[in-house]
Amino acid sequence: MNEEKIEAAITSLLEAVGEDPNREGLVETPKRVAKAYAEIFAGLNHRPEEFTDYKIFHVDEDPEMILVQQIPFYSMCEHHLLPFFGVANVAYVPKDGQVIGISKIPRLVEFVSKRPGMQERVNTQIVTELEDILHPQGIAVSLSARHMCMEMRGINKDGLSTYTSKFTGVFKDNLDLKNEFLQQTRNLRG
Ligand SMILES: Nc1nc2c(ncn2[C@@H]2O[C@H](COP(=O)(O)OP(=O)(O)OP(=O)(O)O)[C@@H](O)[C@H]2O)c(=O)[nH]1
Ligand SMILES: [Zn+2]
Repeated sequence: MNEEKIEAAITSLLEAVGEDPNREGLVETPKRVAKAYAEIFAGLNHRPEEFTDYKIFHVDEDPEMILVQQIPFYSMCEHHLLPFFGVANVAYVPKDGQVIGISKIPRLVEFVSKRPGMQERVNTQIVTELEDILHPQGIAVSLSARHMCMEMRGINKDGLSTYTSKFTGVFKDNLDLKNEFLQQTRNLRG
């Protein structure tokens, strides 16, 4: 990420909106914003191998479903560069007892959400990345999020919650399994 370029852009932005970038409170702002954007868009700087190289473990128990619930995420909508944020529920059914370390699931959510995007794409990319890493029997991912572009501007509706979901493999074919996922995450949805 080119932090110098971000700083110059923020200085121009402040001038363009009618602010004085040299006034005391704003002198350090371009630097701060550049640092903040480096974090907010950190997913753009990750090497894809970091995620496809996740260690795969083998368990004899062959569990039916592994579900990590209510993973908080923060992203920026690519249309307005305003935050959307909420929680993700990520489940998979392993094939041949093959699992990944559970901490890698929130890491994956973070990797996918920390770039300019859309909620639907964050949802789909969690599914496709997990598919590439693990080739499980099925994946279920749901996200509930608030979009600041609908709350602090535009339609100006406070507290709207947008829900998206995607199911693959056994979660599509086996309604009991899909219902177990939905029931388990129901009370947690925003
Ligand atoms: N499907 C989807 N739409 C999004 C997401 N984030 C923002 N949007 C929408 O993207 C659309 C962009 O529409 P435009 O008409 O080009 O932009 P706009 O004039 O600022 O739209 P308004 O927000 O309706 O004022 C808006 O309807 C946003 O609500 C997202 O994650 N998913
Ligand atoms: Zn938006």
